[in-house]
Amino acid sequence: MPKIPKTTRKNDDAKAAGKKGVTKKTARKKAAPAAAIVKAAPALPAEPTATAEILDRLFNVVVSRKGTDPAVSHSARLLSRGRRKIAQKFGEEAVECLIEAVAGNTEELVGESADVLYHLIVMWVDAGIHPSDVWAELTRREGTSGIAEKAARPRDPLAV
Ligand SMILES: N=c1c2ncn([C@@H]3O[C@H](COP(=O)(O)OP(=O)(O)OP(=O)(O)O)[C@@H](O)[C@H]3O)c2ncn1[C@@H]1O[C@H](COP(=O)(O)O)[C@@H](O)[C@H]1O
Repeated sequence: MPKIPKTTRKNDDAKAAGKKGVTKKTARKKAAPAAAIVKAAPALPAEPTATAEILDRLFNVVVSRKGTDPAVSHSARLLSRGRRKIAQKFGEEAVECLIEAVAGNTEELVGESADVLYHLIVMWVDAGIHPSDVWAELTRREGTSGIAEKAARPRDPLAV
């Protein structure tokens, strides 16, 4: 095989990396933050035994509990206590969740996350929000980076 001069190899590497004067090595270095993000996100199991569809089912159950016996149903009890109490419970669960996150307690964080989602759903039922309203909002945002969204916001002319 003919020996390829080093400078040509470097340029080919740069071409492959899509940048002038950037070698594979430096391109890899520059790509590191994105690679780190991908690595940090835990992969979903190949065949998850439970999926987010539980949220729609849970919503329907909570709706069905509205006006039923508060002695039998926790959802009915919460809904009967009113918006302020529901919001307070949601806030408490959110704080418990963040405490576990900061402490690095993964297992506890899973449990607290479930509490947050349940209480969020109770809050939606009380507020007359359907989960599909929230799914639609998430879908509308899909693919727009938060950085880009923030940069596109109209600037407050009075801001210094
Ligand atoms: N996912 C949940 C869920 N998560 C948490 N909780 C309850 O939320 C309560 C939170 O406990 P707390 O002590 O913080 O609340 P609290 O007793 O109201 O406390 P106070 O502030 O009133 O003193 C506990 O009783 C938990 O069991 C839940 N209760 C119900 N569900 C789901 O909702 C469905 C319907 O439940 P019921 O409405 O109870 O039939 C169930 O089948 C579940 O799928």
